[in-house]
Amino acid sequence: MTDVLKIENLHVSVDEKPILNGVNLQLKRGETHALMGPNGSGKSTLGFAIMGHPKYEVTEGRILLNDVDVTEMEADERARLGLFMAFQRPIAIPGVRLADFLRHATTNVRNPERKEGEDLIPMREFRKEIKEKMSQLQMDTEFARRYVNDGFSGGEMKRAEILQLAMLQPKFAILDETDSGLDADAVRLASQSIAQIGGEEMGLLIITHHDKLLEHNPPSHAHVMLGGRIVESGGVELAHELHSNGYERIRKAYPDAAAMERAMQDEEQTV
Ligand SMILES: Nc1ncnc2c1ncn2[C@@H]1O[C@H](COP(=O)(O)OP(=O)(O)OP(=O)(O)O)[C@@H](O)[C@H]1O
Repeated sequence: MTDVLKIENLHVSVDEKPILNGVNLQLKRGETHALMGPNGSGKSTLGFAIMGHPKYEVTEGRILLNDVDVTEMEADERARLGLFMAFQRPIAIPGVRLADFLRHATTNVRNPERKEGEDLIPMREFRKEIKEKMSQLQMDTEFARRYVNDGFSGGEMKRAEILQLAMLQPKFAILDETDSGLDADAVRLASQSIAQIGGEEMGLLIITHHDKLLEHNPPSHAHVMLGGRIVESGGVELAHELHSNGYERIRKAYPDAAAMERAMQDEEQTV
């Protein structure tokens, strides 16, 4: 059976301020979906809500992974079930080496029943695997000895995330602006690497303002978010249209969502 991630009528608030107003989305493993929309439309919020970030409160609707309701689950439980998100601004964990972090995370995902303190994946097995993955991604193995995101350049942070994606092999991955702050070569490399490790194996939800990331990961579906809801969905041609022409057509076609966008912006300015 194909794995399915289903978002049903999702309403999400942050500090009691409504951000998402009824999002519906269905993503199957093996599909690539592009999520687009103007700044502040709620794309990252959807990602955080799917991952169970405690600041993002679901006030209505459900998130289902293979018909299991995960809406109330803790973030680490969701990760163990196969959900992954690469953050726009990942946090640094000084003193924890990337390799150790990945060994813990990989063990937890492969053995969802594992309790804290129980055995990790044997070191030799893990080393062999991470070496293979790093060579596949053209990464220097020394990189895994560095502390997680501590002093990483923008490009290195993204490389670390991609390595994490390769090791964890989640069922579904949300990639939030994996291209932000990267130079053209780095975007190409990131894009190729994601295609290499994602491929048929994962369901990808790619949040991006740029065309490049989609070049090697052509979306089977594209969605536009405006004022906290997905107002239009289509195929790859929709993604190209929005990249070329922006969102004016969308604002005209969905005046209610455009009004909501303006209201959210006004509220932002008065805070
Ligand atoms: N943690 C938070 N605290 C306060 N407000 C938030 C938080 N997260 C999101 N918001 C607000 O929710 C709205 C949607 O933000 P979000 O980051 O989801 O948009 P986005 O579509 O991802 O934008 P961008 O394209 O600029 O990344 C914005 O008004 C933002 O200020």
